[in-house]
Amino acid sequence: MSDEFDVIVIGAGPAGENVVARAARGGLSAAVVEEERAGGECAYWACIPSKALLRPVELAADVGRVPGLALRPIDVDAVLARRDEAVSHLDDGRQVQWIKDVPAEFFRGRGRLRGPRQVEVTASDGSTRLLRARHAVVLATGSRPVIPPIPGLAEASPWTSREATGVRAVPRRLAVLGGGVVACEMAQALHGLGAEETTMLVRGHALLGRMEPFAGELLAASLRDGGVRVRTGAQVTGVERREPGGPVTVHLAEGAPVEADELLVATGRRPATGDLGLGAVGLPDTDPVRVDDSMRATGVADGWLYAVGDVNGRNLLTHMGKYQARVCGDVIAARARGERDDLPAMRDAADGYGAPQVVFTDPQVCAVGRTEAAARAEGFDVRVIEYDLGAVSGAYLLGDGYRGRAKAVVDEDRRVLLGVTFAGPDVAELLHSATVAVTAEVTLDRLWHAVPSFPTVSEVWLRLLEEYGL
Ligand SMILES: Cc1cc2nc3c(=O)[nH]c(=O)nc-3n(C[C@H](O)[C@H](O)[C@H](O)COP(=O)(O)OP(=O)(O)OC[C@H]3O[C@@H](n4cnc5c(N)ncnc54)[C@H](O)[C@@H]3O)c2cc1C
Ligand SMILES: NC(=O)c1ccc[n+]([C@@H]2O[C@H](COP(=O)([O-])OP(=O)(O)OC[C@H]3O[C@@H](n4cnc5c(N)ncnc54)[C@H](O)[C@@H]3O)[C@@H](O)[C@H]2O)c1
Repeated sequence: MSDEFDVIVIGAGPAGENVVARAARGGLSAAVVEEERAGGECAYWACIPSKALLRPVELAADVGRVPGLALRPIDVDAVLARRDEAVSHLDDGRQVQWIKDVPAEFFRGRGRLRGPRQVEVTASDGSTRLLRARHAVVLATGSRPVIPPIPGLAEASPWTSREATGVRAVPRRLAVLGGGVVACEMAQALHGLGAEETTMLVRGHALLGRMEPFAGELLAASLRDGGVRVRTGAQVTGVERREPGGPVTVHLAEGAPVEADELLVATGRRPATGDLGLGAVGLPDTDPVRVDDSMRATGVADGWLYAVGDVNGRNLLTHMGKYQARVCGDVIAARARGERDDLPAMRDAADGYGAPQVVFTDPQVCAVGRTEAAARAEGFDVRVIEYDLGAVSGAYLLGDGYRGRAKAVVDEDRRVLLGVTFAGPDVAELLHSATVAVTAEVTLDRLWHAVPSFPTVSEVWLRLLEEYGL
């Protein structure tokens, strides 16, 4: 087997796999180095298992809103079995075969930069092999969960998203530290699957702090109505677990401590840059790997290093990592062939608009583009339009007591949308219409002629435009 390839990718998550596929499509030879499982965090411990656990909980909530349907208790064993199927029982054989079929060479082991265009692979038996790249090395190593330096926390063996998505026995009492996407999704999923006493400890005053405030408020109301305790303004001062497997006590600056069987820490993720050999090429190993819009790392002589997905810190989302990977693979192939490397699809524009994101809770929350606060901070001439989704016929028909809201942020100078947020049951599939409108900068006067079907939730588009005055 050769040790020299046109492109070497470190990390076979969704981002790394897509670089390899695009580079090979461009006629290049490629190798990918993966230390755990081909498919990455997303396939085994993140997007896929979390959504498999959330789906029955969400569906049960939907059923509960429609009179005449019987709601039986969720069969948790069946849900966990389906989750196990969804993650291929943690077997990456099919993903490895997919990489080989690309075609690309697959190396199992830890990749480290050893110098310009050089990657050392250390296998689990300690043996090493030096690979050389003719054109490019791409970092696609993802991210790792952050465990805050709270006294006693690390020693208490808290759960991260891996243990939560891989749950085998749902704890009766669950404490969740954080109020972001992982905390909200996993608190609701595990509560719905039997964590009777679920307590969210939220440092700030709102859930989903990066989104429009109304979205977090609607979600907090839904979680509380469902029996989850959401404690905002909670400052954790210490954590204790006296014996392994025993209960864990979370001490707070104010109020009684929280006792739980497990503590899930969901306080963000950090790009996986440690022990990657970044120092060997003059980059810090503490920060995300900064890239330009062609995904090329900045500050590296000769421009042979690229970074895609979570590791560059742009947007920690699978679809954005895959989008960046398509840009990256195409750019590398074009540069290797000495062809134009600046075609429109060869630059990352989408991260700049504000990435689309869906939070798969009940209610679902989804958003694209800028929030009102972000748009104002950037100096746009902003007008905001909002509408109660429950007043849309299509939403009302989905179930009794439908609660939801839509908000659009308009750039008054150009009469185009800067951002859109929806919160409500079954709104996820609405998001792409908003993504198209924001990305294509469709004027509101033009959007008026995109007639939504009756009676769908999409009629909210019509209502928003009427609120605007059309
Ligand atoms: C609980 C949870 C739920 C999520 N749900 C969603 C969702 O619904 N939708 C969404 O868009 N995003 C979601 N995300 C985010 C999503 O998982 C990440 O954005 C995505 O996995 C990033 O892809 P990646 O390829 O950059 O990195 P990863 O998927 O992390 O893959 C990186 C790979 O690199 C390997 N690696 C790392 N270092 C080395 C090395 N030195 N040598 C060899 N291999 C190495 C790792 O083993 C890993 O396989 C979720 C995240 C979490 C934690
Ligand atoms: N459906 C999805 O798209 C989805 C689902 C899960 C995760 N993700 C991605 O994964 C990434 C990680 O998610 P996450 O929820 O861990 O991060 P996050 O950044 O969304 O939320 C982190 C939360 O932890 C809190 N926090 C941070 N430090 C803290 C501390 N020291 N003490 C107490 N609270 C603290 C923050 O205030 C925030 O509420 C996100 O960027 C997200 O985009 C996406």
